[in-house]
Amino acid sequence: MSSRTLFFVTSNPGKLAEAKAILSASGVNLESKNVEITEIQGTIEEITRDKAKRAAEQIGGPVIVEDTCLCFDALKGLPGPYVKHFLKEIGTRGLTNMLAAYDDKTAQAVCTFAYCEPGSEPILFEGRTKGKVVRARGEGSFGWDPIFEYEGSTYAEMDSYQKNKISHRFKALQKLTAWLEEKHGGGSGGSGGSAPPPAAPKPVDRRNMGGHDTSSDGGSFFDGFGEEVKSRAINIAGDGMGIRKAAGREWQFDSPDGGRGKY
Ligand SMILES: O=c1[nH]c(=O)c2ncn([C@@H]3O[C@H](COP(=O)(O)OP(=O)(O)OP(=O)(O)O)[C@@H](O)[C@H]3O)c2[nH]1
Ligand SMILES: [Mg+2]
Repeated sequence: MSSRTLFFVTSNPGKLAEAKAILSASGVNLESKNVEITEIQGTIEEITRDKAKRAAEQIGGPVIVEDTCLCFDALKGLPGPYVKHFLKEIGTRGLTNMLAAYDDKTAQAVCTFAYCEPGSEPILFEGRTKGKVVRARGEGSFGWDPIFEYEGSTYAEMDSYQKNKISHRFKALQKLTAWLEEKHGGGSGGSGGSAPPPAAPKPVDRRNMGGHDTSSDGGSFFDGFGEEVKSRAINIAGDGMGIRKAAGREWQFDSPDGGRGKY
């Protein structure tokens, strides 16, 4: 692993794709492991800290993880870190309907990255984008992208370049890379060169999704996913980071905990 490589532990290929695109200009290279870490209940910070510690112990080295929340202001921040389960059970329509009784449709997308070394306390980096919840619009590659509107466009109506310039994930990664630069002169290893914070992420060529290996152990990122999904998968948009999409607007994957996810 080079001195500018970070090990990103996530079960979510969409997160990985965006993080790679955002960091592409910063000199930080992401390696990934398709592992779903047990997530506790608690605040965003508590969940992310615990996830980071478990991931660092499991991998046996420095890692980054992230936890993403969608917080409805009228519901005092709910569903927050539990949005994954709400999305799985009631979908984007159900999420929008949760606010039907309220005039206030404002919401915040929150991304919290954590950097953690085994045996050490994690360091958190939060990014927050304020928007509102609307009826689904756009061809989203993530579950709730079509219902999260920022300045007139839903995330799903933006191309990846636009989203990655203003997203919760971009803002969190800006803080992470600034910290890396200050602490280590870039990357995770403490010795290699400088890594400027991500400025303008590179546009992603969505016509040429490579699907190459993204894991550090020589397997495919999709090794943890079901054969049925893998065999139905076709290459889509992207930048050669191993993200695939089943025919049609949405695609599904089997997560290692036996659940199914949608993007
Ligand atoms: O429309 C979206 N636009 C985004 O930008 C985005 N980022 C995350 N998510 C979804 O929000 C939940 C977070 O749960 P989450 O943080 O626990 O993630 P996860 O369990 O999928 O991965 P990980 O915990 O292994 O990293 C999961 O359903 C993610 O798919 C997004 N949806
Ligand atoms: Mg998770």
